[in-house]
Amino acid sequence: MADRVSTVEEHLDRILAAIEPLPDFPQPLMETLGLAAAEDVVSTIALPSFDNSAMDGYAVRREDVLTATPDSPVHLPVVGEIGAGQARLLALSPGTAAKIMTGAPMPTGADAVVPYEWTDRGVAQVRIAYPPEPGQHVRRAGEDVSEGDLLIEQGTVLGPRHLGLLASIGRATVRSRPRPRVVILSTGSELREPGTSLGPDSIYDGNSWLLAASARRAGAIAYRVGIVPDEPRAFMDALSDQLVRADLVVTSGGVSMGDFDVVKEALAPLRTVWFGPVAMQPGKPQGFGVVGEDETPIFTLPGNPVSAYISFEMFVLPALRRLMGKAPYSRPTTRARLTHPVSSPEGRRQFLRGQYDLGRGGPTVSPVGGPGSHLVGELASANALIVVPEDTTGLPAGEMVQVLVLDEEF
Ligand SMILES: Nc1nc2c(c(=O)[nH]1)N[C@H]1C(S)=C(S)[C@@H](COP(=O)(O)OP(=O)(O)OC[C@H]3O[C@@H](n4cnc5c(N)ncnc54)[C@H](O)[C@@H]3O)O[C@H]1N2
Ligand code: MOO
Repeated sequence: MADRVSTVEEHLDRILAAIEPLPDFPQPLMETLGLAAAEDVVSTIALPSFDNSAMDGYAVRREDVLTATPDSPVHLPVVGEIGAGQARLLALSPGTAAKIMTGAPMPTGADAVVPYEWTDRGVAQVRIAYPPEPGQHVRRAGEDVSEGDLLIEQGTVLGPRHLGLLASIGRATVRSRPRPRVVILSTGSELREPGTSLGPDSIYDGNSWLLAASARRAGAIAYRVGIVPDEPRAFMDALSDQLVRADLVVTSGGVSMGDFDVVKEALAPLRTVWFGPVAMQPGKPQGFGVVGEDETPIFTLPGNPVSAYISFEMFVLPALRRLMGKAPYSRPTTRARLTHPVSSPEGRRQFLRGQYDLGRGGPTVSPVGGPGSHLVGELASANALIVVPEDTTGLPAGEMVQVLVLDEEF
């Protein structure tokens, strides 16, 4: 009897319902690059934390130099020198100046900095040719960040600028969820490792590389286990060996109707993994469930390479993002004008490979190659997927279509 067909959304809901974000903990800053903050970060200090100079020059009381002109400069005795990182805080008496370097604390009493360029750079005495504006070249405490400011909201994906800010407010760690550890197994007795020789009936295992790279690109730690033959026992052995280091398992191949569909054969008896068709093309045969004592989520993707890739994009990527606390889970879609007509099977959402171009007259997308789920050459030259709805069997050139732009960070 034929299995009931799930829609793409039903299958995605099934997956997201079974996956919880990984527990968060404080992680060293550099580890969190690309991860989502799992806390609201509130500053415990002000930035700058003290009034300091924005220029190399002289700290002065402005009223002492108001009359300065190039023809009638003001002369002030230089009572000290303050470098950045020098704790010795001076108090500036009226009628004096102190040399000050960029970033050095302003002496009390001083209210402006005269840059070297307006002076003779005098050591014992300085000649000042122009009067500064009030507060000139003084960086005020708290003008950038105040104590108590909410700087980074929970869920923000941390990039270099966030890490710089966190370090600047003295944070050595930030709470975030760990990178999910993803184990990738390719099944198929026809598969060979790249770099080895090929028999007349064998092919290279492209999928474990495609999937491991996709997982890593999504921020996960990918363990590419590689090839497992079409023997349920060998598959189960490999799987149980790997579960100890897996937050999630992805397999490819062995899930359709063949006589050697190892993944289905091995996992169906457990009754913890759902197998069935999803109304999409490529990617119709799918499986998802949990395995092992820890109920580790497992995705059993179809073996055709384009099917495996599109299944990763549609189902595994959202699951990884949920584990990592990143929203939205699914890649956002955009719209573009179709440059050539396309056709599509009825009743299945089709994902055609395309070349997306921002274009001067608005975004366009051109279909790349055919719909065959074995066409890896054309997959590699695509940068987008054209989404053709289930009830649509053809679209003319010029139509606005839904597009998933691949590789973009979101
Ligand atoms: N009678 C039916 N046959 C098939 C159906 C169906 O509904 N009825 N569905 C077809 C569809 S759609 C797909 S997709 C595939 C999925 O099959 P499997 O998941 O069982 O995958 P395999 O049979 O193991 O392999 C399919 C294809 O992909 C190649 N392959 C597998 N693994 C890799 C790898 N790691 N790297 C590169 N290429 C790989 C494999 O050699 C096959 O050519 O089933 C259809 N059949
Ligand atoms: O659905 Mo299969 O994934 O067309 O090739």
